[in-house]
Amino acid sequence: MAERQKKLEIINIHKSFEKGTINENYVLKGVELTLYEGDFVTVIGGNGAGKSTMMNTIAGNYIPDEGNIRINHEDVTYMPTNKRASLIGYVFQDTRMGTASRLSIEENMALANQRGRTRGLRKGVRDEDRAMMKERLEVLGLGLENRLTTEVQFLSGGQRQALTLLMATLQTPQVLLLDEHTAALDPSTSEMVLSLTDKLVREENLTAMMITHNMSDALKYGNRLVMLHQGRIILDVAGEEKENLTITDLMQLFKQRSGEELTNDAMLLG
Ligand SMILES: Nc1ncnc2c1ncn2[C@@H]1O[C@H](COP(=O)(O)OP(=O)(O)OP(=O)(O)O)[C@@H](O)[C@H]1O
Repeated sequence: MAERQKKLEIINIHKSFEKGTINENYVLKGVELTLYEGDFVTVIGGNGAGKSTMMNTIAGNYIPDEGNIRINHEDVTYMPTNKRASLIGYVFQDTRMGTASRLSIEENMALANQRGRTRGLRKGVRDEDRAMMKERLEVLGLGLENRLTTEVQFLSGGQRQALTLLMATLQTPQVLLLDEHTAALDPSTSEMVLSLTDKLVREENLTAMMITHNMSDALKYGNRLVMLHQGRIILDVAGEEKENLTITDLMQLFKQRSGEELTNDAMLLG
């Protein structure tokens, strides 16, 4: 079997905030993680473990104090966020973050289609793009393909997040980052967006990382699960080993590896 391509390498990342001050907060303490093409990794860990900081460092919003980030073999540690945007799809918890409210569905999609291009951005939509947009929107099964000129502000949170997800994957990203992207949705809408995520990741063979507080979602989705605790990865399981895990196993593993109990308010047990 051909060797799987490395898509994302997080190499010995250290990150502190307010370094050298009385408020110094040493958050990431040598994080090491390699994602291979097609990996769908769920990331769990208690509040303040450093999950979002890790993701923001991958995206270039934070520069690490030490260590390197490689995407598709390219060192991007010091590459500006806007340059990295062509490599990364990012979906946030806040359903308003990934789309422009006052622009229509088709205008938003046209912008997403030009992602990573810093020159000559147009919000205008070409006829030939509309057919592609309709086709992609149909996959969502939400009827958005018939509402191309509707302003995004009139969509529900779930519709908007589904659109954001589609936009983040329109120009196939090297890495898709999902930071609790369904946490603000009601349970059934969350499930819809998660199964859509799963479908897109599989069909496009995307490499994805998804932070979640919901342990059953962390077990249900993806081929790999990572547990972060106090800025370090304390568990990394994949394949069959992950498939066979239960929530009870996860809680026991957390206790074993961290020496602490996993509290209900830090994690949703599902
Ligand atoms: N921009 C920042 N400036 C200062 N401190 C920060 C900043 N961003 C994060 N932190 C601190 O870093 C620590 C880790 O935060 P982070 O958001 O990465 O954790 P998390 O694992 O995603 O937690 P949660 O599950 O609660 O979202 C926290 O103590 C947080 O206060």
